[in-house]
Amino acid sequence: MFLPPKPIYPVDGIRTIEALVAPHAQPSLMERAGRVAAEEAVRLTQDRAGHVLIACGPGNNGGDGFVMARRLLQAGRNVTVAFADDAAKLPRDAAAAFAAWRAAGGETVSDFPAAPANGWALVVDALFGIGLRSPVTGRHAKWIDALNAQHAPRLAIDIPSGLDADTGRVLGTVFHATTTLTFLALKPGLLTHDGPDIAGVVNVHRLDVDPPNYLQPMGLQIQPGILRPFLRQRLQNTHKGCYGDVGIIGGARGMTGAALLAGRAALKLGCGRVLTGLVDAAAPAVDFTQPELMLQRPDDVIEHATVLALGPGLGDGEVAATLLERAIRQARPVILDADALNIVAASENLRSLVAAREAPTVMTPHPGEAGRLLRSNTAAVQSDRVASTLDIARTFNAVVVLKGSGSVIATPDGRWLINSTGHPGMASAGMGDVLTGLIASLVAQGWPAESGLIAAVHLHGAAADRLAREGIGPVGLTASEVAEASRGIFNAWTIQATKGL
Ligand SMILES: NC(=O)C1=CN([C@@H]2O[C@H](COP(=O)(O)OP(=O)(O)OC[C@H]3O[C@@H](n4cnc5c(N)ncnc54)[C@H](OP(=O)(O)O)[C@@H]3O)[C@@H](O)[C@H]2O)[C@@H](O)CC1
Ligand SMILES: Nc1ncnc2c1ncn2[C@@H]1O[C@H](COP(=O)(O)OP(=O)(O)O)[C@@H](O)[C@H]1O
Ligand SMILES: [K+]
Repeated sequence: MFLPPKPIYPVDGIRTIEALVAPHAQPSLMERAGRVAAEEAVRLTQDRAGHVLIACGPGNNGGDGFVMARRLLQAGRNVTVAFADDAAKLPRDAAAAFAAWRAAGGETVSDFPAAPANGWALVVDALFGIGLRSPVTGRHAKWIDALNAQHAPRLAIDIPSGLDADTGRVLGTVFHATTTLTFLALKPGLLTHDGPDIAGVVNVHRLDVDPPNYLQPMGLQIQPGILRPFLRQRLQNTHKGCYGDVGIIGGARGMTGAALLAGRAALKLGCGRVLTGLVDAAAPAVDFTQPELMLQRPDDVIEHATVLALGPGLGDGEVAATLLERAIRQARPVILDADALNIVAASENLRSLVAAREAPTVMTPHPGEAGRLLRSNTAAVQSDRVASTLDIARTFNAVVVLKGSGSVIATPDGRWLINSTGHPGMASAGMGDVLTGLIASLVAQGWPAESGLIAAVHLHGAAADRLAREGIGPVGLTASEVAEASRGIFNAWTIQATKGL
């Protein structure tokens, strides 16, 4: 249950590990990669013992394909290898793999082959791996299109050709995998931006190497094990004053719901009290659906709460900016979301005040807000989500989550993590407000800001995943339901952690 976080390496990290391991690797890493790829092909074609098509490219990814083909042939499977690059220019290991394939009686075809009468049992993309440098064009692009058009399971070797391993950006034409077998460790591009849509099921094979023995993980994929040390059963002899007061500042006219959602989510995750300061002077004085929320004047909330979360429905008026400045000047943990981020982004004064804070700051931008914080734009942020999140974290001396598919968390000292939970049913109004409430609640209960952020992001997605499994979503999932389900999962985790499960 409490799996440890998984290491992630961008391409330069994988290359470093490879350079340390390869000189002593016997059998070679390519032999290992091709063997496990063949085993994966057998697993994927169990019930369809037909022809396997492997498209091989000009580098070592192609070499993996040749080894895989030889292994399958030796196991008695029908294999067609399509290869139209220059065999004389293959890198050394790939050239050896090509020669071994030929020596085993294998042949290659240089035109994209027509499918057998009963179709391919599996098509395999061994065109480009982590060595892809620029958008795929020309004949390689045509082959990728042709592979995608086959009615067969599609296996990508190491990474789908056309997917940028570092960023999850599509470079030109991309292979749409149903399964990706990636080697040594996860790469960020498989986990964020377009990666999860392109890569299908991602299986990691470490090739009998333990990458962290050679290089500290450069990033981590969040798994529940990372939270375990912080999950503690409550002592009997406690009272609500032990669990902190969350203050929510937001809810301008027409957006009261955003602040109430954040407040309710904070309550459901166990903080002692939630003080909600609604900016709209005409806002209701009580939340009749959740009367536990204390609706107070925003100034009073700033005065009394132990942790302040600003932004849900805050609006961009003068009153909002004044409240924000006052809150930022408090020596207490502050969570900045939504409109609070936009106001900070646009004000030189507030930018400096946030960066100079000594108490913890958490920022929760979606890509649009991140673009404003970085004075760039959404597309630039998305083109490298890890780098963008690190940039915001450094600039504002804050722990930051860049939300969206494969949420990225970064710290000012340059560490980063990618979340593994959540689904596109969460792309609905109010989800971000609930996340803000969850973070604030954990921080109010004494979680360090970084761990509280990591836990809340993971929990938020895990709750949505559980609901989707139960048929509540993905389509039509509401933010309130996610807040409710987060409570259940958090309690289950706490019980399991304290029982040592
Ligand atoms: N790391 C490991 O530990 C292990 C790595 N292994 C495997 O090696 C793979 C990495 O191999 P790799 O470095 O040879 O790169 P790869 O992806 O085959 O592509 C390079 C070739 O593509 C070409 N090329 C590039 N872009 C292009 C474009 N847009 N359009 C056209 N051509 C383009 C490029 O040409 P160049 O830029 O050199 O002119 C070069 O010829 C890795 O993903 C994994 O599968 C395993 O064997 C074992 C363990
Ligand atoms: N495709 C997706 N995959 C995973 N999580 C998603 C996806 N789309 C949205 N989410 C999550 O839903 C939440 C949406 O937040 P946000 O964009 O601030 O919405 P709002 O402002 O409407 O509350 C974030 O936590 C985000 O990570
Ligand atoms: K590939």
